Amino acid sequence: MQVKEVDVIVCGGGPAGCVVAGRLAYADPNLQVMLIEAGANNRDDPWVYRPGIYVRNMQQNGINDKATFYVDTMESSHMRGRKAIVPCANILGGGSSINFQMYTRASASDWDDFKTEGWKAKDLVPLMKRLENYQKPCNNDTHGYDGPIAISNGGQITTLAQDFLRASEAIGVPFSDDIQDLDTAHGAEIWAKYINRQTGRRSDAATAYVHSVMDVQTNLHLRTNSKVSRVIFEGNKAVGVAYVPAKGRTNLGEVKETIVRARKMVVISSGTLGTPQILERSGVGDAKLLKSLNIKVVSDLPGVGEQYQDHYTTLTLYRVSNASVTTDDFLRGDPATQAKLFEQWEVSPEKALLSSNCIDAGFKIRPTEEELKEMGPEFNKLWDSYFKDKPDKPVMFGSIVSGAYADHTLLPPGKYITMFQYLEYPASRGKIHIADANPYHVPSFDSGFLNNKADFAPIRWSYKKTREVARRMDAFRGELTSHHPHFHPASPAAVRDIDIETAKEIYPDGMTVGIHMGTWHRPGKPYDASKVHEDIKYTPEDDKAIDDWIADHVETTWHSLGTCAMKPRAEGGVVDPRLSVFGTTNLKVADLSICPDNLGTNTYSSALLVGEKAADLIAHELGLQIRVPHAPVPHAPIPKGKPSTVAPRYTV
Ligand SMILES: Cc1cc2nc3c(=O)[nH]c(=O)nc-3n(C[C@H](O)[C@H](O)[C@H](O)COP(=O)(O)OP(=O)(O)OC[C@H]3O[C@@H](n4cnc5c(N)ncnc54)[C@H](O)[C@@H]3O)c2cc1C
Repeated sequence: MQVKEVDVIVCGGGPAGCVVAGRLAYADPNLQVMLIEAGANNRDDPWVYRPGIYVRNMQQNGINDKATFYVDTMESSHMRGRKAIVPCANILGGGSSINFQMYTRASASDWDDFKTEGWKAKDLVPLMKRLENYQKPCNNDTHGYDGPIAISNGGQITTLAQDFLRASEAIGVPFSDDIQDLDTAHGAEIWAKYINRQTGRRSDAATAYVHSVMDVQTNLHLRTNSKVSRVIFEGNKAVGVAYVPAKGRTNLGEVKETIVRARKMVVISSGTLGTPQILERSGVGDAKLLKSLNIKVVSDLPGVGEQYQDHYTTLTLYRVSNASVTTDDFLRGDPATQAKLFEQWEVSPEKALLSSNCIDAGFKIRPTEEELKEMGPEFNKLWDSYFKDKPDKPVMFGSIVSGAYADHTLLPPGKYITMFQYLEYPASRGKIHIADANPYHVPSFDSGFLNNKADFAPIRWSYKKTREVARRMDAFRGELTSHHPHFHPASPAAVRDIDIETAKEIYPDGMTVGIHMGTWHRPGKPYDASKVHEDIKYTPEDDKAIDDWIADHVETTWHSLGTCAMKPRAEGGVVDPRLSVFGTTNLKVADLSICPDNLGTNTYSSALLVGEKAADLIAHELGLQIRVPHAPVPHAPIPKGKPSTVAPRYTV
C-alpha cells in the first residue's frame, strides 16, 4: 500500500529513530507513523543477529552494504597527511545492527553538563531503566528489567578476561562489579553486551522497538532503502518529507522524489552525519552556505553540521599462549573452526562462543597526580577545566578483545589479544556540510581528528597502561611489532615480539624458528608474567614515537555526536530542550547529533536514551501516554535443534 499521508514521519531508523517510531506507534494504534530508512531491512538477517560475526559488517566487499563510509575531504596535517574514515550505519537499526555490542553508559555529570532543563541525570534514570532488560546480577538501583533491550554477558566469557582483570588490579585499576553505575570512573569489570542471554541474539533497536510493534499492530509503516532528501515546509511549518531510492542507479542519478505528508510532526533521526545534511538540504542551516548553494533559507542556524565529535581509538596487538581461547581461527576463515562455531551457535545459542563479541573485560581510567605531571601543559589545562572537579568522568577506556581486531591476512599465525583503547572526551572538533542540494552527492567532511594537541597525551598515557596490563597477563607471549609504535631498537621501550616457546609450538617442525636475519636472537626468551614488577621507562624520543604512531593510527570509535546541538540558539544551538528545531514548527531532531558535549561512553545506550526522551516529549505534545512494557520482542526464545544454516559462507 502506498501511504501518502501519516501523522508522524521519522526519518532514519537508527536506535533513536526506532525508539521514537516504535514507542509512538505502540502508544496509540490509531496514530499513523512512518519510519523511513536509507539502508536495508535488518529483519532476520543472520549477519545482524549472530553477535560473533560483527567485524564482517565493516567489510567493503561489494555485497555488504551495511555502512556508509565518510572520508575526510582534506588530508589532515594533525594526522601527518592522513584522511580519517568514519563508517556509520546504513541499515535499519542503525549502529545497533552492526555495532560491537559493548554495553556502556555515560557518567551522571555528562548529562548534567548539558545544562538543560529535563535532561539532568536524575531526570533520565527512569528512562535508562525503561529501555533495559538487564540480565546480569546487580548491586545498584540504576538498571531496568522489563525493557526491550537485553543486556547480558553473552554466551561465553573467555578466561582471558580474568587474566586481564588480575593484571589491571596489579597496575592499580580495581575490580568492580558494575562500572556502568553512572558514577565509577576508575575501575575494571566483566564487560556486558547487548546480547540476549536466552536466545544468543544481538539486541538491536529495530527488533526491539519496531518489528515488535509491526508484529501486533498495523499503524507503523516502514520504508527501507529510501533516503530522505529533504523536509517539506509550508512557511516554517514542517508538513512532510521527500525521499528518493537509496541508490540513484535506476534513475541514472536523477533525483526522483516521493512525497509523504505529515499531519502532526516530522522527526529527523538520521544520525550525527546524516541529520545535518537533511536539515541543510531543507533550508535549515547557515544562511550563507545555503544561499551559496541556491537553497531557500527556512531557518538560519549556523550551528548545523558544526562541533562534530567522536572518540579516538587506537588498537595494539599482543600475542597470547596457544592454550588461550581466541577467535583468530574463526576470523581467519578456517573452515573447520567456522563450521564448528556456527553449528554451536545454531544448536545452543545461549552458550555459544558466537553469542558473544569476545570483548569480555575492560576498564575506565583516570590518571594519578604523578601521571598527570607527565602529560604536558595542554592536557593539564584541559584536566583542570574539564575533569578535575568531575570525579565520575573517565579519561580513557580500555578493553581486551580475545582475538586480533585486524586483517588476518596481514598477521603471522598464532593467537592474539587486542588492547582496544579510546579517548573518552576529545578536545578536537570537526564539521560536516553538504556540497550541494543533491542527496546522492558526498558532503564536505572534516573529522577534525587530533586538531587539538591536548588529545595526544592521554592516548600516549593509555598506550603505556594497556601495555603494562598485557605484560602482566599469564597468557602474554609478546608484542606484535607491526601493531605498536616504532621505538628505536636499542630503547628499553622497544617492543619484543613472540617468545621462543610459543614460536616452536606454532611451527614444531619449522626450520627457521629462532633465526632472525642470520642471527639467533629472535624470538626471545620465554615470558614469565610473575617476574614483571617494573613499568617500562620511556624517553622523550620514545614518547615522540608514540605520538607519531597516534597521528598515524587514531581512528573513529564510531561514536559520532554533536552536529545539531541542543543549546541556546545564540550559542550555535540547533534544537531547544524539547528537541524542536529553532525557527521551525512541527520539526524535531532525535539522535546523537543533539548532544552539546561529549559523553564518556560507547554511545548506543545514549542513542536509545535520547530516543526514549524524544518519545516522551512528542507523546506529551500529542496527548499520548507511552505504554510499558513495550510490545514483546520477537525471536525470544528461538527453537533449538539441528542447524538450519548449513553453509554459513553462502548465507549472505
Ligand atoms: C561499527 C560500529 C561499532 C559500534 N560499537 C558500539 C558498541 O560496541 N557499543 C555502543 O554502545 N555503541 C557502539 N557504536 C555506536 C552506536 O551504535 C551509535 O552511537 C548509535 O547507533 C547512534 O545512534 P543514532 O540513532 O544517533 O544514529 P545511527 O545509528 O547512525 O542511525 C542513523 C540511521 O539513519 C539512516 N539514515 C542516514 N541518512 C538517512 C537519510 N537521508 N534518509 C533515511 N535514513 C537515513 C542510517 O542508515 C542509519 O540507519 C558503534 C557504531 C558503529 C557504526
